[in-house]
Amino acid sequence: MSALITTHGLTKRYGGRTVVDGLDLRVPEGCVYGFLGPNGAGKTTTMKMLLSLVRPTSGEVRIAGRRMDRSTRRGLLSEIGSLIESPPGYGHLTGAENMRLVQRLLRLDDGQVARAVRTARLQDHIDRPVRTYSLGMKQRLGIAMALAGEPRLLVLDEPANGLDPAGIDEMRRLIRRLTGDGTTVMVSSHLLDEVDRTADVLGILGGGRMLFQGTREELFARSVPDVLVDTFEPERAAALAGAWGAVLDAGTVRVPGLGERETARLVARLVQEGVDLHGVRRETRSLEDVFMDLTREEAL
Ligand SMILES: Nc1ncnc2c1ncn2[C@@H]1O[C@H](COP(=O)(O)OP(=O)(O)OP(=O)(O)O)[C@@H](O)[C@H]1O
Repeated sequence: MSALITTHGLTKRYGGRTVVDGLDLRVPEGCVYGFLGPNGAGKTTTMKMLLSLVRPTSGEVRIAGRRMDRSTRRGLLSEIGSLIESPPGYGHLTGAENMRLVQRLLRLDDGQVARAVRTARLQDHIDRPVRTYSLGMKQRLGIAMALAGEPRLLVLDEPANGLDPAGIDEMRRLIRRLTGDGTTVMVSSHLLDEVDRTADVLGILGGGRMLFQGTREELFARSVPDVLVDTFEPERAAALAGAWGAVLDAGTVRVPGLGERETARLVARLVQEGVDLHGVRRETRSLEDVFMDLTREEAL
């Protein structure tokens, strides 16, 4: 898949503080890219740099292979729809009136506006003032506004923030519908679960740096689950397994980061020493655990 967004060494410093640090992003065309990281990791700043709302301190942004600079910015931005921070839209106007403003600004036809409203499932609420909308409806109006110009790329910053589980689910389905039409969507969140079932590719940011970029399967493969050894002699077993980094955990010997060969060696050693083993297993880990480990390491 060719990349729709690439960045090379993208960096932002505020005063002496580096908040985005040498980012090499690669967002394949036609995918949902889940941009993850704890609060303050630098997601919004990165997205603002992609949209030319914040000027990078160094590094470059390329959209569809073209470098973003003063001469290309206008053309490239016309292919991007975005929803950054709070949802747009005037509260005293109806959804339809807000959409008409976008229509005039971007010189769109009625069909384009109607399609965007339908995709965002707002047709039943479109004649109500936006101030009477729920947060989920406001977010969906923001997406309809961003979508109306039929951009190739949508950049959504925390669109599920503050939504209830039903709203989050609706947002996931909306994002999926968009990629069905060929739109590439980059969506940020501080919660893995929000994007896990939607994203084809994950980028995990921590402290301004890319901690991981790839598919869910690749993320899983990076993490070796802990080996747990059940024995009637946990203290002795833990001491013998100390060389492998074992710790005693509620009567079980826990050995992190152990590959298959090393696990075989450890078991052989324990048996050789006459330790009574009655179980050796690997701890099942959720993607959430893997994500938390990655971002926790960064926070330390
Ligand atoms: N204009 C600014 N001046 C100084 N520091 C800033 C500015 N904008 C952002 N920062 C700092 O940059 C860091 C990254 O912020 P950013 O909003 O990009 O993170 P984020 O990952 O989007 O977090 P959140 O999920 O909380 O929005 C934070 O420490 C923030 O305080």
